Amino acid sequence: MQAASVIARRIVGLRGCTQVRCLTSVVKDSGLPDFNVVNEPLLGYLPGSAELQQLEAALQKHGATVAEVPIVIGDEEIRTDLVRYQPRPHDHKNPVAKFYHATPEIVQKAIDNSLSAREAWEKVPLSEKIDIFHRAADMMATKYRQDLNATTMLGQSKTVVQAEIDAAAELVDFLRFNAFFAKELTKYQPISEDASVTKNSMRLRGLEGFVAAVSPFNFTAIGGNLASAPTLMGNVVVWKPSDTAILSNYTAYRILREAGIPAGVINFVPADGPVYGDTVTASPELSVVNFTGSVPTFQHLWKQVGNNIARYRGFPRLIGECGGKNYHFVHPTADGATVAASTIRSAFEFGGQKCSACSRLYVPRSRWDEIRTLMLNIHKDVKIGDPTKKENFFGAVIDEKAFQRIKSYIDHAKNSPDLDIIAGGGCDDGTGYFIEPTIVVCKNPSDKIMQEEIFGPVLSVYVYEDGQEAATLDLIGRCPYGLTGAIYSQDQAFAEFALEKLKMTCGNFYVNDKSTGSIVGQQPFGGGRISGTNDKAGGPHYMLKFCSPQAIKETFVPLPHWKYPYME
Ligand SMILES: NC(=O)c1ccc[n+]([C@@H]2O[C@H](COP(=O)([O-])OP(=O)(O)OC[C@H]3O[C@@H](n4cnc5c(N)ncnc54)[C@H](O)[C@@H]3O)[C@@H](O)[C@H]2O)c1
Ligand SMILES: N[C@@H](CCC=O)C(=O)O
Repeated sequence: MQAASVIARRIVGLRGCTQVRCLTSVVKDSGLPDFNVVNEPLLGYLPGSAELQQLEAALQKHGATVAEVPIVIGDEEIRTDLVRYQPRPHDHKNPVAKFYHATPEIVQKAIDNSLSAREAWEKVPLSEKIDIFHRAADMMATKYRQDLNATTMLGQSKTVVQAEIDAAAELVDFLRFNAFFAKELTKYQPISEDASVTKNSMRLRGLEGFVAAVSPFNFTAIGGNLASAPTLMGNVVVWKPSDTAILSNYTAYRILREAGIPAGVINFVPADGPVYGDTVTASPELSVVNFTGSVPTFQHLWKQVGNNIARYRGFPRLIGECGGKNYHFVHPTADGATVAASTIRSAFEFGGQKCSACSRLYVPRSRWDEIRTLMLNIHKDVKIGDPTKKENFFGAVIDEKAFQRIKSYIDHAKNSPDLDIIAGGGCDDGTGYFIEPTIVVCKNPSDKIMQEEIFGPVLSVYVYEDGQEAATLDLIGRCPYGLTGAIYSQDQAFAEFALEKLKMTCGNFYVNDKSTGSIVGQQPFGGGRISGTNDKAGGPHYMLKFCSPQAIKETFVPLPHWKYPYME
């Protein structure tokens, strides 16, 4: 046995090295404690509850002033002449924040500053980084929970339940689960067949360069996650938040800093999109584009990286989670009440401004009268208005541009003989950007209203003929998006058939449940096709995107012979 292993070692080319005895203790992140993780519980905000009182106080505090939000590079706060305001979407003459756009020079300064912080941060043991993440999560779950909720409600027009699942629970979950998954990743070590002869190990290094994190308006948690997750693996980040989520994102940023993220590791850089995008993609030090937002913006960034590919130090990684055209498919055996209630929730919560919102519903003719009646009964009770008032189901859409875009689809429905608006259709931007929850029945399932992302409170319905279930699943699959989808069926065999047939149509598939509401660690999130690179934020593989593993082989036995045994 021993002779065979000696021969094998000589064949693979073992070189002697007796001076160094096992680097593993250096490579291994010593002192990394084991721990488990659970989701942050959602609070109820029932009348008289402590959390409701705290929320009301926070709403009053953040609603009483126009917050002033600087650009932050290292420890320096910067204010430029490019003054901008973040309006309340539901009261657009009343801003919640004043902020400043960075110039290209300032974006470059943020890149340079981050790079100067990189080496020291990369060397900080993972155990200490995890401590910072746990501290930040605990602060967000307690002391600052209502600041995150209130700034999200006022600035992004979310109701309390929508703010709570996003700015409080999901953000806390991202921090805790990323820490957990990072720790789990270090547990894998490669095989060492005989560790007294050869010891193999793997270490997870941060990437050289900087990460450009670009976040959307619709989830405070996504901004916090895009900016923080890469730092856990030793990266430095230049974060461009969305103009329409400045205040909540700045609140999250301040908490991360207070918890211990050092100056320069995340620089907070509000900027005009193209100014920021042109500058970061022109930098030879770009290591990752960590993007969530619309398809056209991500395609644009991808093209810029492609055009600049020869100038980079390495190959920048491109992570993009983009839009969706998410479906609910109803089988003739479905539970009608569940279909109606969950479709209304999925399509209209937060005004349909979730990437996962249901925007196309397929119903068999035999069930349409019933489901239509159930949905219209709910619809008449759905109120919209100031999201801080508990009677309102959703607030305003985010800004003037979104209002005009969504309205153009409703105008299209009003003008098309193939489309029939059966509920809603009203749009009013007098005080806030309000759009009624709108339900459109489509004779033509290929109409643009059933194919394009609208990102607003518009639900399109196609009534298919009974017996045409399989053909309708094919129809669903012809959409260019692939984010989320749901089927409603009490027929198990059909559910299994649909699961296969719809396999490539979405990254998050639901059975008898709505297409929204993924939870970190439970339904890792992301889609394929033009919906994105499907890196599954909130899942176990996400952190791998932000590290460059190094495999180390150490050998403890000398190689005195250069000839292979068969040559002798
Ligand atoms: N798949 C997901 O996980 C997910 C989650 C949330 C939102 N989304 C999608 O995000 C979109 C809504 O968000 P949005 O309206 O903020 O998207 P958006 O594409 O308009 O903006 C996203 C971010 O990109 C920035 N940006 C714009 N042009 C840029 C450029 N040239 N270079 C660099 N950055 C630029 C914006 O300022 C913003 O910060 C929807 O399409 C929605 O489906 C997807
Ligand atoms: N996690 C969210 C999707 C975020 C997109 O906007 C959901 O599943 O509802």
